[in-house]
Amino acid sequence: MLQVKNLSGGYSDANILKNITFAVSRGEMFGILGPNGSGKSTLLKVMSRLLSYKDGEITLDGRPLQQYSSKNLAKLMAVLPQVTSEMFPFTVKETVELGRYAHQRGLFHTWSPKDEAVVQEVMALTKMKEFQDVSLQELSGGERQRAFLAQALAQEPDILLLDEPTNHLDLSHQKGLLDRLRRWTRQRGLTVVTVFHDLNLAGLYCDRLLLLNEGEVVCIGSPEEVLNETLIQRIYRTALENHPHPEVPKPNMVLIPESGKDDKTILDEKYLSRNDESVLFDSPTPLKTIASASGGSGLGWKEKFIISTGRPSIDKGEKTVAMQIDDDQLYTNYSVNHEGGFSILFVLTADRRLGFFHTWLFINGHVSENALIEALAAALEGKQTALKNKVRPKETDDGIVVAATQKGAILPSARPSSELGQAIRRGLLDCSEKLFSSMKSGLSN
Ligand SMILES: Nc1ncnc2c1ncn2[C@@H]1O[C@H](COP(=O)(O)OP(=O)(O)OP(=O)(O)O)[C@@H](O)[C@H]1O
Repeated sequence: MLQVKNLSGGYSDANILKNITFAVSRGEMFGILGPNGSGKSTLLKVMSRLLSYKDGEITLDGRPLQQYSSKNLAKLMAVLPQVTSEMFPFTVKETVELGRYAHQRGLFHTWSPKDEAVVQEVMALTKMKEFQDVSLQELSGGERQRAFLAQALAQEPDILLLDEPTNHLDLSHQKGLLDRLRRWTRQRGLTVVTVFHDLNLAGLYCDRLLLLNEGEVVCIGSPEEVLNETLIQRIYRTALENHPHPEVPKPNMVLIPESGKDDKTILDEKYLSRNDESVLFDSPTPLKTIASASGGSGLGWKEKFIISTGRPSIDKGEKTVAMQIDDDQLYTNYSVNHEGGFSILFVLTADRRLGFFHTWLFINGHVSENALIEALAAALEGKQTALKNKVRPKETDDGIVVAATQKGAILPSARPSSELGQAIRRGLLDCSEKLFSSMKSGLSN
């Protein structure tokens, strides 16, 4: 529908945009990303003919953009510019009505019942009806943004160009607007080209993304292709990680603050307290944790890890992982294993019949999401090996924790061949051996 070919130019002589080529299909939601000053708004202005260009070509439905009269172009294309805090002397309804200009007929631009109906509809859609007689000057930034969006929608365009449409909008209005735009692309064939600053919103809602840098196209593709951790780090020159969205298969870039990684806390036995009936590890810092337990299972940031005989009478808050041992006595053993650059605190706890064999691993290091899962697999495997020759009840209910400080050495993998994977298997075997001998002596006492 919209084709941009070898486009170069910008403001007067400045070559802001450099040889840009891409095409947008009908019904597509297409996002433009890039750091500040990379040329996103300039590109949108050129595409909406607010700005001329030096070289290249833009065609709409196969026809060069310059060949459209302003009125015909306005029937096909509407633009929501970056809304500034400038004051406008119109009411909301007057502002929205301006969007109908291209559709009005005759010398006197007669206002038709259809014009009125469309204006009412778009004001309702953008939840601006109640503000229709209010002056733009008296609106908040988000309300003003919605008034201009209503104006653009009143044009009933085939293609909508938006410059940071969610700027000024609160979360519910961001979601409302983007859900609606996407629905219209699907149901009405509306084409949306929109500039985004928020990479995650762009990834969630757009079919394809274009990443600009210094006026050049760096990458065009699906959100998964463009929101690539290494690429985004390089272009935005900042530390971030991709932690895919928990509910939908979309990338999710998170910023990594500088301060978090400087903390020198090392997890060791001083945070561990034990008696005959309970074991508590009270971490001085939240730990990235994967756990299978009677309380606090799953993936999350945890601080307290508890095992108790009988029902644990503890506050199973969101930050706690709780396990149980159905016996009046528990046996526990720990060891701290230092490896090159990282260390692991192992804590193993069992009852005398080995009906429960709870395994805790606290890693002083920064593990990737993959490594956390692999570490869990390594711990399970190490545990199976350690228990190979042991007689156990038929029904067992073992809990397991792998938790990491996310500080210090970067540990990208815990596969069997990796340093972390081997350290886990080895450490677990050693610690289990010591636990079993302490149990023997405990039983014989
Ligand atoms: N009116 C103007 N006259 C001359 N140069 C301009 C003008 N507006 C912007 N520029 C320059 O053009 C370049 C691209 O600006 P543009 O506004 O397109 O960037 P952007 O990617 O939209 O940035 P942002 O994320 O900050 O909104 C910048 O170097 C900017 O300084």
